[in-house]
Amino acid sequence: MSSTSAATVAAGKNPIVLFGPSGTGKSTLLKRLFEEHPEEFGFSVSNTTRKPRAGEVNGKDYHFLTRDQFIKAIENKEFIEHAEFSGNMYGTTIRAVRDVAEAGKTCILDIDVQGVKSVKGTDLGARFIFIAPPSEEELERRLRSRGTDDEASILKRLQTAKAELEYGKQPSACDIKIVNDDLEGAYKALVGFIFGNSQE
Ligand SMILES: Nc1ncnc2c1ncn2[C@@H]1O[C@H](COP(=O)(O)OP(=O)(O)OP(=O)(O)O)[C@@H](O)[C@H]1O
Repeated sequence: MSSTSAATVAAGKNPIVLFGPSGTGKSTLLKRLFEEHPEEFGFSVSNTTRKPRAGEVNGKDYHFLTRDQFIKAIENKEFIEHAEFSGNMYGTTIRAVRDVAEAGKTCILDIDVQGVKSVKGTDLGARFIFIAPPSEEELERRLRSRGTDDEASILKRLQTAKAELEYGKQPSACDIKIVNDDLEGAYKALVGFIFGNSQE
């Protein structure tokens, strides 16, 4: 919950955490939020051990770290979440989230349940929004119709979804649960929560 001190993030810029099973529509909702409020919100810059690609700028596209630096940061508990993909490490630091607030924007985090638990252990003062599907059947339909995942990936996402839905049922899991049934209604609920609670 967001009862922890927010003294270390800029006033009124407490991070917003969106979580919920893959395919519930988090990216769809966030895309619209960023389009309609481009100055208001930002994503944190991730850390990675992968080599920069041509044109990528350190500190803008990613914070590029050596493997040793990355491991040291893990040991120092600097990460909200981190994972390894294809031999490279990726992660989000508490520092990177604070940077967004200090740049005058509200940081939006789209993370999994492990990340949610981790943010709850910080003093970022985040607010948590659980995006739920109307049903597991509809979730499966959306994952299939999205056309971005193979069968194995879809099954894995559906399996993970069960645990995420269980977690989301706990009253302390989030500040608001939004069922993304009708997209328009879900978006209105999202904006209502974000601005309704923060413009005091
Ligand atoms: N309310 C809705 N009604 C019907 N389809 C929707 C709705 N919201 C999103 N979708 C569709 O469902 C699919 C999954 O949405 P999206 O990719 O935004 O999910 P996600 O939660 O961001 O998933 P991931 O965690 O894997 O990134 C997309 O094809 C999207 O167009």
